[in-house]
Amino acid sequence: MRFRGHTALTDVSTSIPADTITGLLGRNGAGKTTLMQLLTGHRVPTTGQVRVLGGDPFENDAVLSRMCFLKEGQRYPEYFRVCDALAAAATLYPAWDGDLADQLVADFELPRKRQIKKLSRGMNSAVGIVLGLASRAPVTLFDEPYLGLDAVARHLFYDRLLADYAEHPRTIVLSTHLIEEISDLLEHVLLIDHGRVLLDTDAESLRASGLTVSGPAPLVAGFAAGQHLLHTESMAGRSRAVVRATTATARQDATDLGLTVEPTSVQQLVVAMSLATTHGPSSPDAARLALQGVPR
Ligand SMILES: Nc1ncnc2c1ncn2[C@@H]1O[C@H](COP(=O)(O)OP(=O)(O)OP(=O)(O)O)[C@@H](O)[C@H]1O
Repeated sequence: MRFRGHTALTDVSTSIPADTITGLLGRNGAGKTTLMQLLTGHRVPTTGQVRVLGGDPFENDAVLSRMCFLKEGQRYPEYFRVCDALAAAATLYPAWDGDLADQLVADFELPRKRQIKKLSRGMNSAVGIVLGLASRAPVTLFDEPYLGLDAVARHLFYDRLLADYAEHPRTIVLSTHLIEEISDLLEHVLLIDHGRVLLDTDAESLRASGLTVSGPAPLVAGFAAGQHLLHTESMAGRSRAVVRATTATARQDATDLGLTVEPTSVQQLVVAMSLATTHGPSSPDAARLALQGVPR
């Protein structure tokens, strides 16, 4: 996808697995919104193809009627009250569940009769979340759905999303910067960096593959040489390295070498990977940020 002189996405060759919750991650300007716009037929790729539910989504009612896309800062007609948005959504989405919508409106304490333009920022986001979940669309995309949403409301969203998804599995794509909060929800992770796919994997193996090892520098270097090294820092003959394990026995191998092994969160891996592509695995920024939160 090119915009005049700027290439927003390139060589993005991926499939989003059906009936999973996929996290679309990446730094500001990485290309997440652009990818969602392509998936939902809001843009046409400059080159390449997009297929959703078996068809090209662009101006394709058969596909678009089975999709719901909630954008960051979603806009509604000027005069719309919360109840008007709910009524419109009920006619728009074939699988709309009015009972679920009512329950969510109560959960988020949304005033039905108030105009949406008069809602607070967080309440506005909550309206989008209600529409996205109650649409029960086979493919639902949330682009940073929580602008202004407080921590309680965000956790309410995660809770209701998981509960409803368990009963009605569907394909959900969620772009977010709050990786730590949602990492347990995710089944698949697509990390975009500077318009390219940096990581496209199931979340379970990603969670299992993150390791931070420390010990004598030569031993750490020897171990890391056989892994995907994301970051390393050394001081006084000792090193710590953040790696993505490339073998099933990596954790045991590191322990057998006498190295200290600590778990590494999805967020730490994503930060380390994103920074390593820009600055290399030994940059001070990658060091500081990748190791944030790792106990010493
Ligand atoms: N209409 C446009 N014209 C020119 N450039 C654009 C246009 N839309 C997006 N871009 C550029 O494409 C790149 C990707 O933007 P995009 O909005 O997809 O990023 P993002 O990953 O969603 O970022 P963020 O996390 O900050 O929302 C950015 O460099 C952006 O400036």
